[in-house]
Amino acid sequence: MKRPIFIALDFPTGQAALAFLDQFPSDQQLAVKIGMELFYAEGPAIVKAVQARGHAVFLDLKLHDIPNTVASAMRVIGRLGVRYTTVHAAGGHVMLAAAKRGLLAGANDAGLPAPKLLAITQLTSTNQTILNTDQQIAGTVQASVVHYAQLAQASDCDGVICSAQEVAAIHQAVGTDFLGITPGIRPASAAADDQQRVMTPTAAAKVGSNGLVIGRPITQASDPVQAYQQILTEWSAAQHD
Ligand SMILES: O=c1ccn([C@@H]2O[C@H](COP(=O)(O)O)[C@@H](O)[C@H]2O)c(=O)[nH]1
Repeated sequence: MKRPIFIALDFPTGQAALAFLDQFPSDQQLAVKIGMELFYAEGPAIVKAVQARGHAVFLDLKLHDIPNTVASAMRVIGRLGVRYTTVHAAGGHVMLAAAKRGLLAGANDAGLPAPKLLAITQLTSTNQTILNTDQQIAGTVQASVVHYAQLAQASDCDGVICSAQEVAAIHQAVGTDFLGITPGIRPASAAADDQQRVMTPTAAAKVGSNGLVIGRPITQASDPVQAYQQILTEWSAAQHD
């Protein structure tokens, strides 16, 4: 999947998520992100239902626990046939390495390719004040994100989740093969909602984002298919390779 746009299926039920997908042409294969809300409501069945329609799944559960627990949970995720999944970089090297080990073991159990493991750096809803006061981390958001990217790379992750605002610095620090997948994407006319570090699809393409995650600007649009197609057109037109 070269530079996918993941639609965040942040819906309360499987029925709502599948009704949303039904609006797209039946032969259009999408990349979608299933997060906590939908997965907690429906479990692995919703992953299977979405895959059965031909869509690629990014399972975004942002694991953060002791290494043994994370490894065991990742082993279960590794059996689901998802393409990407997430863990919090703040859990540290031992936990990240355990996540990777568990994921590989699960994929091996099922005879499937291993999902790409992405480490959450600083959530795109985090700003400078939250970093320095609530989290008591000194320095800039960018420095913290780059640090987590270096940690994630040293722990054998495939990439990070970050704001597009930090992608260029990450690629400079750890190389362009390391994925920077970016939520907090907003077309120029869209509301930021609770996102703090945002960028447009065009700007994200120009700084080298390896993939976009977009929810509400598509899922809550009056015409979601048209909203998605517009973003896809904008994103594709701005690519330089
Ligand atoms: O740092 C992060 C990590 C994950 N997300 C997730 O992406 C989508 C964004 O949805 P929007 O409606 O486009 O804001 C959502 O599922 C988040 O859980 C993120 O936003 N930031």
